[in-house]
Amino acid sequence: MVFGPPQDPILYSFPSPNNLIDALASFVIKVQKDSIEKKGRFTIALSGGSLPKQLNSLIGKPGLKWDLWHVYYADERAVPLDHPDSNHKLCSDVFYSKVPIPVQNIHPIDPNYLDDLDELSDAYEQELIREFAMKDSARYPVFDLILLGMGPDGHTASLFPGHELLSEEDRWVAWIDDAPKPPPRRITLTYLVINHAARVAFVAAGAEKADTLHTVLDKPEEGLPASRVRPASPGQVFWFVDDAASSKVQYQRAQFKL
Ligand SMILES: O=C1O[C@H](COP(=O)(O)O)[C@@H](O)[C@H](O)[C@H]1O
Repeated sequence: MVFGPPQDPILYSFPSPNNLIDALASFVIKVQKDSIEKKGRFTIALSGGSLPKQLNSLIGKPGLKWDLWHVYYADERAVPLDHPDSNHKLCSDVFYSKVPIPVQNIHPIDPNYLDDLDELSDAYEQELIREFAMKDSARYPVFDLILLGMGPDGHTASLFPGHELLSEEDRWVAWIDDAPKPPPRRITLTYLVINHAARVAFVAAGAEKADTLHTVLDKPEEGLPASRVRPASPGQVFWFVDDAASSKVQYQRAQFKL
């Protein structure tokens, strides 16, 4: 694949959180359909935090080919898979337990390496190599869709403001042991992966995200981690937000259509 300069983000703002999650569900269904038609499978990376609950609208919807989903994590905390801080546990509780994704298609971190973050991130990188380098013969993993959240400090995945991981240029998966948000030990996809995705969709709702969203979209030069998500063309970044979150944003809104 030939990658070009990034395109500007597309911002969709909805009157209510319910409108937002319905639109997000329609978007995911469409992306899944297009991806399966093109390559016979759908690769998606999920985040933790408030994101997994926003997938509720997908449950029971027609047109979903759950057996062709291959699910990874945008970031994960270095804790056992059944720990309350685990993004995998959160996704299992609120999402996987309600949809028939084959367990072998869900790719958590390897809990055998929790004591060694280098090995933990290497093992996860190997998972990506098995999915992407081996099946697609690609130089970079090209996820069909990466779903991201944004913290109040502008962090996304486990890429935090001012951290040296923001300039990681070699690894697809990197580790951090000093995350300012607990727990401190985590692994994360790097921009090398995030910025080669076919589509990245941020989901942010609520007035508490308003100031940060304004900075991310109206002042990208400040370089907050979420602003740096700019997938190389033909990749595209989308923002699915509610009007409370976008109340201070001047950036142009687009009309949501599929
Ligand atoms: O720590 C994390 O935080 C971000 C943002 O969470 P949110 O609750 O503000 O949506 C999340 O996207 C990431 O996966 C998680 O590890």
